[in-house]
Amino acid sequence: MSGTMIGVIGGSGVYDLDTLTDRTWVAVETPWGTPSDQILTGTLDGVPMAFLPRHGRGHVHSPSTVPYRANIDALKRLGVTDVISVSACGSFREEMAPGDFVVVDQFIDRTFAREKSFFGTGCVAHVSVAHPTCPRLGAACLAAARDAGITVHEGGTYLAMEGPQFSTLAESRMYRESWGADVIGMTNMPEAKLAREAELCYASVAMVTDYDSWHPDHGAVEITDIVRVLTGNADKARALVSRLPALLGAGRAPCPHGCDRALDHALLTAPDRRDPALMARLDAVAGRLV
Ligand SMILES: CSC[C@H]1O[C@H](OP(=O)(O)O)[C@H](O)[C@@H]1O
Ligand SMILES: Nc1ncnc2[nH]cnc12
Repeated sequence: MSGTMIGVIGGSGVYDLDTLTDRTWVAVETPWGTPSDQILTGTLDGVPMAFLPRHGRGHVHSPSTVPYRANIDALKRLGVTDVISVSACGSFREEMAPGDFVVVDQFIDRTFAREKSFFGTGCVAHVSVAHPTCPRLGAACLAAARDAGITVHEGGTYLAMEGPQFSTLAESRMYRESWGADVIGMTNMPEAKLAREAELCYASVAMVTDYDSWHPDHGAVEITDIVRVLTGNADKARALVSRLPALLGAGRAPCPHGCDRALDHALLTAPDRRDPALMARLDAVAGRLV
């Protein structure tokens, strides 16, 4: 059994994790560029932790310019085994109210202006994302949320839109009524796909801030409404995260769902046709295979 290292990607409103001990902000460079910010390392209940504010401290990056590949590579490079994404989201369900959390287990990827893979010409790989989140890690998030007294929903489909503008009313209704999405945000894709390519367990905790624009009693979402709910959600997110080390433990067996072996049969390019430059960039992400 090897060691667990928990990585937390903090979304809007979550720019620090003050519960960590031995806190150090470290600069990590990657072959995919510079991550959103320095990464806060430390420990919690004896488990090593890494925290990365997705938009950077001070909210510098828009959803389209978040360096998703650098972020995932940097976490992997630091030794992270399990990634918890905490993100603000709009809700398409009456019962998923502002202030509630949803442990998401499916995505609809509507993003189109982002780099979505570590692989490409010179090293082609196809991983499965049929089940894009890790059930073991999702279960731990659910237990941690319940223990923290948070109203949490088990499972849900997150529609990832490009943004940065919010949806039109027609889009909001279509995502909700025809496509069956439960929540909407702008950042969990390609993050979840990249985590799978990097063989990291990934779970997403979506924190509801609003009803997007479909709800007849709430009108169209405005950023001021979201910001009002963000602070309370961020406090709850920190309470959730602080319970995870005890639930996951310091030792780590192979993922029962195979997240840590996602690349086992995924690389199609023949070894003698692989591009050495790309293979060098894959040192962290696919280091055990290249
Ligand atoms: C603050 S409103 C829109 C913004 O918030 C969410 O960010 P994150 O997922 O990082 O919490 C949403 O996806 C948008 O980027
Ligand atoms: N309604 C919404 N649409 C997209 N991203 C969001 N983040 C928070 N609320 C959102």
